[in-house]
Amino acid sequence: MAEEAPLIGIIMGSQSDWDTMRHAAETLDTLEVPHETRIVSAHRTPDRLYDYAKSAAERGLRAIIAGAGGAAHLPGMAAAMTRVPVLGVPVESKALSGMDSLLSIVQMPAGIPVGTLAIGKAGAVNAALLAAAILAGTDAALAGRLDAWRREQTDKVAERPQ
Ligand SMILES: Nc1c(C(=O)O)ncn1[C@@H]1O[C@H](COP(=O)(O)O)[C@@H](O)[C@H]1O
Repeated sequence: MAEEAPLIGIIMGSQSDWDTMRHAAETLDTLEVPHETRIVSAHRTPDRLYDYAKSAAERGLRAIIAGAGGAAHLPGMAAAMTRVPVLGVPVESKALSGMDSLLSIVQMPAGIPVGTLAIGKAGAVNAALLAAAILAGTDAALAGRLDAWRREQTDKVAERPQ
């Protein structure tokens, strides 16, 4: 059977970001949202980023999750080159624990938005959930899966500490 065309693109600045960004991919897997993963860097592979961002809309991507650490220019540069919504995930850096990543991503000038999530794994998971929620507005089956995911999460929370 042919693979479904990806609706969400997960991009990251380096292979070293995969430990964080795989949580976005795994969350989309669970929700059965077709997605693709790529290493794309504004700094190291600028032409690859240009091609990726410029073709995103016509390839049918509905959101891009972009994770990067340190001087994290990737989400903002991707957003500058496509109208596809970009969700930025600040990857935890060694030197500054991800504060550098967060501040590089969050403080965009008015006009080019990047939806910025939390630092690290929580941000990667939430970026996937947010992307799924955006798609769920026009996909009733996905809306059902997302509601079920939340119910399951609620059911796992014990009423009393053990
Ligand atoms: N922030 C960026 C960009 C970018 O923004 O284009 N490209 C790579 N990087 C980041 O550099 C960090 C260290 O990368 P290495 O581990 O490869 O040295 C990674 O977190 C990556 O996201």
